Amino acid sequence: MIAARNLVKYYGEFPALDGVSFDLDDGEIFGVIGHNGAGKTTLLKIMAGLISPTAGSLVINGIDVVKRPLDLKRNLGYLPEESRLYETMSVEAYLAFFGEIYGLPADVIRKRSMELLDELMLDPDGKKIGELSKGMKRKVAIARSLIHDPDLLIYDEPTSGLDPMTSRSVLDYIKGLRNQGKTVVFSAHNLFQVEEACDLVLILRRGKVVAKGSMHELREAFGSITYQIFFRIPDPATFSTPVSYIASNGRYMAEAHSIEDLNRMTATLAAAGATIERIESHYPTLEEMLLKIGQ
Ligand SMILES: Nc1ncnc2c1ncn2[C@@H]1O[C@H](COP(=O)(O)OP(=O)(O)OP(=O)(O)O)[C@@H](O)[C@H]1O
Repeated sequence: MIAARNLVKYYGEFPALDGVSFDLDDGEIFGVIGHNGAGKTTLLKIMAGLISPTAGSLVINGIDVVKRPLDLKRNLGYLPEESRLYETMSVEAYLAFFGEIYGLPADVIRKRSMELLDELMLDPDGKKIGELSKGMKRKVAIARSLIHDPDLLIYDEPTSGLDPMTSRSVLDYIKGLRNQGKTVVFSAHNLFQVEEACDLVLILRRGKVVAKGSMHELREAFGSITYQIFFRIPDPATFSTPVSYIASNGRYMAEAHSIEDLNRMTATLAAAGATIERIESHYPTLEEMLLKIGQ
């Protein structure tokens, strides 16, 4: 359980976070989105106990993160936006090194490393970290964040810069962590991934929360459903309606922005002799919402 209340962070005179509050239940995936400079990394670093807020409180699983950051870190895995790995180490030695930092016995480290490499479909084949591809390095950093089997994972843009296949496998892996009962907080610029994976989404703009909730709640708050009516009509000139329509292979599409509009337009179309082929609902995407909110 995470409870953030009025988190404020100033860098000098600049308020990077300005009164951020939210609650998050265990076992949920929480997406933090916003334009560049909105404050996502700052929030994640505070949640990981790496920087202190200027004001406000943050309690994670009963631990006051501001007062006891070390207690938090035992049960937390953090993936920075850009992780510097020890390039000359082998993957196994690197994971063992971090396992030792967490005080894990050698046999536990070995078993856990093998499990993680297997789950992440990572086969380093004895290579040094410096010789791995960017996607493999990201997976090594994810394995490192999980070596001590923490309940809370904080990932800053985990899929940034990865090719579509690797990005997909990392996202699927993150979604799978929820099934293991873990809580994941992640930021991303790929909004489709956030829509797909997250139970809750927080939208930041210039350090303030502009919206938070499930995708369903955000859609209700940020935009109406658009209905697209696909139809054929013998003589398009007989159909007059204030909406635009697009012709393609003798088919037309009209958009209605409410159920009343939809009913009125389908009635008008039927009266004009049109054959309605199908009606599709179009929900606003996170991308559309973010564009609406503006920079
Ligand atoms: N150490 C720092 N010193 C001064 N200003 C900072 C510092 N770190 C971040 N900022 C500023 O705080 C604001 C928020 O930065 P932050 O990195 O949290 O945003 P972000 O949403 O993660 O951005 P991006 O999507 O570009 O990674 C930005 O205006 C940034 O320039």
